[in-house]
Amino acid sequence: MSGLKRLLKKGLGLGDMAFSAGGGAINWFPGHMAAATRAIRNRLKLSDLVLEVRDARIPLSSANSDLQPLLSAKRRVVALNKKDLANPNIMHKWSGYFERCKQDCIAINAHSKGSVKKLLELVEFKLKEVICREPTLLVMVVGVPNVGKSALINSIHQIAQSQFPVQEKMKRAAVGPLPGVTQDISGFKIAQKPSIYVLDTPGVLVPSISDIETGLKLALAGSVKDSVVGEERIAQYLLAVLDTRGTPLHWKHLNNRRAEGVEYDVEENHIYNLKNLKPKRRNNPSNRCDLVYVEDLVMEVQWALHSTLTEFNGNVEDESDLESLIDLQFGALQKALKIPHKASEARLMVSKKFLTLFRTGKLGPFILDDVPDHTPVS
Ligand SMILES: Nc1nc2c(ncn2[C@@H]2O[C@H](COP(=O)(O)OP(=O)(O)OP(=O)(O)O)[C@@H](O)[C@H]2O)c(=O)[nH]1
Repeated sequence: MSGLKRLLKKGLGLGDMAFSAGGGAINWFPGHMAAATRAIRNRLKLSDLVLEVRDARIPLSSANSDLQPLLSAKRRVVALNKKDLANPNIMHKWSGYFERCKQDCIAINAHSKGSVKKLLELVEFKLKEVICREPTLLVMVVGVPNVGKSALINSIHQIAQSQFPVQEKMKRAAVGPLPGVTQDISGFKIAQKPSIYVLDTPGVLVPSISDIETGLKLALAGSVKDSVVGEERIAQYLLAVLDTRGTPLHWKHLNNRRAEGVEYDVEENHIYNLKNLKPKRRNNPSNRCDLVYVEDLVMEVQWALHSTLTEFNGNVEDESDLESLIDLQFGALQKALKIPHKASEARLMVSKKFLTLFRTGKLGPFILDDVPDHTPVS
């Protein structure tokens, strides 16, 4: 068993087992999700096609396993959203996997019209046989929280408005960075003759997430609320993943950048704002400077992880070695992120900023799930 798996088994080895009430399980299933799951099951019966949105960074972990039997029995298209944050080489392997499973699947970026248009072409193709029979068609969009269902629906709206003579003014779906934004099932007409309705649904998780690692991946991708797991633990998991994969060792460009003298002035004075990655500079509020600041910050963070891993004499496959490395890296990240030494809750601040960098793709594109060796027998 790898160091990472062993660490996961004992709750990332921090002793206090913060995941833990249910033996380490990570679960988030508030009342509205239970009600929404029932409603989704009922509406699914009426839908002509289900558009299952998953997070491209976790193509399997972002599947709602309880709904899978119902979803796979329907005409279904799987949309792997946020492909801009996913490693394109590995994405390619995932496309092959879904092809072998005979499951229609397309990687998309919900914010890109071109990408969403390709998805709509696939949906239309899949609906072809029903389009000539039925006057009204229902496409239901489902997925776990925060995978981008509402962002996708908004893009579909905009495309529909420009392509079809839609009479009614259509309402946009609410999009938000935190999971659980959508709490009702709402329908929008996107075409006439035949009338095609798209149903947006609330993001729903399963009442009991099968294993800790799936829960951590969902948390890292933002589908489980941070407070359910705790930012520190999510950041520790991310560090464990990066270290066991040796990712920081591939950030070779750092040596060149540093050789060019792109280094951050440690003494510079910033006012930190946790909600925003960028500190508010007292004297220079220009956008360009902020951009350069974020680039430099990313480089400092990458350098901190690169140098701690390169200089580390232990074995990342060994759980206590990995734990020590992660501890060292928290210290190095604190410096890189310029979080004052004595700041109470420094680790929490480090974790929040580090997670924001990952989630916004600043640390590079990533896919956390491994492509299974075998195709499941469906
Ligand atoms: N980088 C990137 N971000 C995206 C993409 N699609 C959505 N997002 C962002 O992901 C976050 C969640 O998007 P939503 O559309 O609210 O997600 P949802 O699935 O409707 O969320 P719930 O209401 O919790 O079910 C927002 O910050 C979006 O801007 C994408 O393709 N790429």
